[in-house]
Amino acid sequence: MRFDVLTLFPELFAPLLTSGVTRRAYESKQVELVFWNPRDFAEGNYRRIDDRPFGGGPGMVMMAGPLAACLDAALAARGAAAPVVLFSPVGETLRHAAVEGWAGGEGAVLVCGRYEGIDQRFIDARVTHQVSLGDFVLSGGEIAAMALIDAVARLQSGVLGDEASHVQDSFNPALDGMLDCPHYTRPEVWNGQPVPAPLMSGHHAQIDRWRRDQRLALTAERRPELVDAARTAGRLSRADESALKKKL
Ligand SMILES: C[S@@+](CC[C@H](N)C(=O)[O-])C[C@H]1O[C@@H](n2cnc3c(N)ncnc32)[C@H](O)[C@@H]1O
Repeated sequence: MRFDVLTLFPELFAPLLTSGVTRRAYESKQVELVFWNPRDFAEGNYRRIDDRPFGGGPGMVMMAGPLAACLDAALAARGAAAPVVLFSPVGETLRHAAVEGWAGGEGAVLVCGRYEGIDQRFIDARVTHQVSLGDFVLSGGEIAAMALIDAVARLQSGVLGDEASHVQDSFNPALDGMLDCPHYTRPEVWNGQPVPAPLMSGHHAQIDRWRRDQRLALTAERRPELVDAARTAGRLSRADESALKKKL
């Protein structure tokens, strides 16, 4: 899959290409990244990409023209139509289901805003999806784009060292969308706290049940709506329900 990233700061993405899981996805070409700088498509000696907002007010607004020319070049290079994603607080908050959708697709053009935002006429004419990272304001869309690329990269086959590991992560439908259980490693006692006994039992069924119960209890406490969704979808067994009753 290929992501074309429109950004005034392509250098911010360097660590993604050189470190960890995203590096593996990039080097194996499972996730191809191509960067486009709207400034390269701006006119005049100053290559201006922003201007003052009509109506007054603080800050600057990214101009539609350079962004549209930049997007045209990115789409022409892809040779096919693609979703155009703008990162914005206006968008739908990014969740696992959407990440799975992007992970199974051909990629997209990702547009990173800066300053006060982007001229609305560009958004209306060219953007197909708006994605938010959450109810807070970033200085630019780059961190949101990196979050999407990272989350998509780790779902690609073979990118994680252990193929099955993402299936055990929080929100994965394979574990009914629950939060992950707590994890422990050596030493067996740290700071006076032992590792929970079931994990030391060597009995796989007991370990699996303990982990499932922990997931259920944690999710019921922190994200009860996820437990409700699993129940509505008929994903909770009798053992699950009795574990939930005991913990609540
Ligand atoms: C300083 S912000 C603009 C904020 C805008 N004036 C507002 O109040 O919603 C600059 C850019 O950062 C990106 N951005 C900011 N917060 C974001 C969020 N929560 N999720 C995704 N992108 C965000 C957007 O691309 C935005 O155009």
